[in-house]
Amino acid sequence: MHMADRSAPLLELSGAGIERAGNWLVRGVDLAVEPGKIVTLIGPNGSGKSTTAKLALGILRPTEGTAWRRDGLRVGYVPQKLMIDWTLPLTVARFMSLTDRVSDAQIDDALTRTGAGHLQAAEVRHLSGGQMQRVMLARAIARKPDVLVLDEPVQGVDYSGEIAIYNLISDIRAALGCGVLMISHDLHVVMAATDEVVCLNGHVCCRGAPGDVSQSPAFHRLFGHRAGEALAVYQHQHDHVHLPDGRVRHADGQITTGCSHSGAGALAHDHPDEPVKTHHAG
Ligand SMILES: Nc1ncnc2c1ncn2[C@@H]1O[C@H](COP(=O)(O)OP(=O)(O)OP(=O)(O)O)[C@@H](O)[C@H]1O
Repeated sequence: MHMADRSAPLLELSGAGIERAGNWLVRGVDLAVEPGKIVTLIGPNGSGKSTTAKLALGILRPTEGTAWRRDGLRVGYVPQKLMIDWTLPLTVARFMSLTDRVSDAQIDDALTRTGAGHLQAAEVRHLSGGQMQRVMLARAIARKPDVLVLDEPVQGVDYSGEIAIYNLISDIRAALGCGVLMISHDLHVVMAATDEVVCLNGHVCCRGAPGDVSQSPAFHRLFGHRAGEALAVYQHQHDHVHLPDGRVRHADGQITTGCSHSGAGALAHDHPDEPVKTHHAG
């Protein structure tokens, strides 16, 4: 990739909408994914997140507006559902090369990157939720994509596993320099791992940096007041830095021994090392 291309979008939707049988599934969607950036689509069930990702990928064609992709764009896609008969015996290594031609070295490298190197000979149907998501990620990055599209990358993963997967996505983005378009209805952890949030509800309800979206009345109307609390936790995690000696430096320069800024009344939260690392790596 040329240096001049570094910040040019990899893919872009402009005023994109899709109509089926007289209904608009989504409409008026603008978004761009640039190299090294993570854009996350959030929204309630049926709000058009998967449809928007499919428009961006070219799996669906917009009825109005445009969907543009850079010439020769290599895409790694982790769909929400895979049409595979999971009762059949299938090893992870074989699964990795089912639809794409990939070398053994590429399979090995991709699985190692996602922490699933030891699972090559394992049966796909015996994997845990977290292992499966790592294998799916490995499959998507095996051919070194320019852009990764991840539809619910933490399905079937418990809370601490989710943080690990989002950190992994952040690491992959840094290592490959790829752009990421991610779908999630998880308001908590995903916010720590994204540069831009696009909140859908059949149309773009609100958008911006996670902190800005948390202030948006449209966002609160859609998700209720608890959404703001979830995002407040996120914001709090990022208004301070953990110093090497264990102390914490806050946004105003004050240094304390813990995450709480001034003791009583400060927002309490679980130790945020994982999400903070994600953010600072970006
Ligand atoms: N091919 C299709 N034909 C008609 N309607 C569709 C089609 N695909 C999706 N829809 C409808 O479009 C709307 C948006 O669906 P979509 O899968 O994009 O939502 P989503 O935000 O990804 O939802 P979820 O969080 O449940 O995965 C839904 O009402 C869905 O029923």
